Amino acid sequence: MEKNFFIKSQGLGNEYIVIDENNITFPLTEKAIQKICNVNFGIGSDGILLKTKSDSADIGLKIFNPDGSEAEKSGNGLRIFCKYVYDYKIIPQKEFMVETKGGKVHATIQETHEERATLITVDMGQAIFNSKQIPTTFNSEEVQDEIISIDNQEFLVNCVSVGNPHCVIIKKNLDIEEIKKYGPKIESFYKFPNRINVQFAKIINRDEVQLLIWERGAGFTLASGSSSCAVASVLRKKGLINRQVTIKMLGGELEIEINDNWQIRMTGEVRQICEGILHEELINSFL
Ligand SMILES: N[C@H](CCC[C@H](N)C(=O)O)C(=O)O
Repeated sequence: MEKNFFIKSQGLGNEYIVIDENNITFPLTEKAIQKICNVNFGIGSDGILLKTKSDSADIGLKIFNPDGSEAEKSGNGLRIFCKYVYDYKIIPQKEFMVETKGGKVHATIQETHEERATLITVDMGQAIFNSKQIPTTFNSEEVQDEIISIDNQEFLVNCVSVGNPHCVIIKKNLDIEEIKKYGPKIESFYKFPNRINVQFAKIINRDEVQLLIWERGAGFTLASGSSSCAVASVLRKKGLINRQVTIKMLGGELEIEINDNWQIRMTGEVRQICEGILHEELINSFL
């Protein structure tokens, strides 16, 4: 494969660039990530997926947000990466393990239609509700219906980790302007030492939830796999939804299943957008 080869794909409008750490001619620094993800000076993306070696799984994956920070988990990112691994015959089988910073996950390529979307299932690991492990600095054992106040606006928050940290706020109605105003402030609230992903969730019924998302290190995105897993876990824990639920986001929907010991299964589509070579004039702009 040519040096600095990349692909770009999207999972429900949440887009990622995939590159191979053994095939780039530059160090993937924070500045490189920010430039490549910038829509004006680079390709534009909600993040970078870096293929790495793994001693404990079939393949390794590092996940980077557009601000240069590294994420422990990404649901759409994992589905995009697994499609890439299968389509480019890096792993011949349709089931394999991927090592991420937030733990090892099992992926299954469900359906592949030439020139159409690929349906992929990822076992995303276990939801963790312990407040210290998320991490948060709340004193309570778990962060369930805790009140935080931001600019004299109070929010009832429920926090969970699915490898990466999430703050779920249940709403009667969803307002994009509201999450764009308060999302960044909640993301960086002082009780979240590693920052946090933020979701406003509206329960349609026990089988259907609508979401708006403000992602840690990425901002407002059209969809988020780990956010979908986090919201489903929180609402299931409250007994408000069934164990299988459809999560509806602006970019599309995901099927989430939560089993009795909080293991989470996520299924959804991925489509490739393009492939190409990072030009030396882009690379020289961040060296
Ligand atoms: N911004 C997230 C990672 C990407 C999550 C999202 N794109 C997904 O599909 O799960 C974080 O810093 O934890």
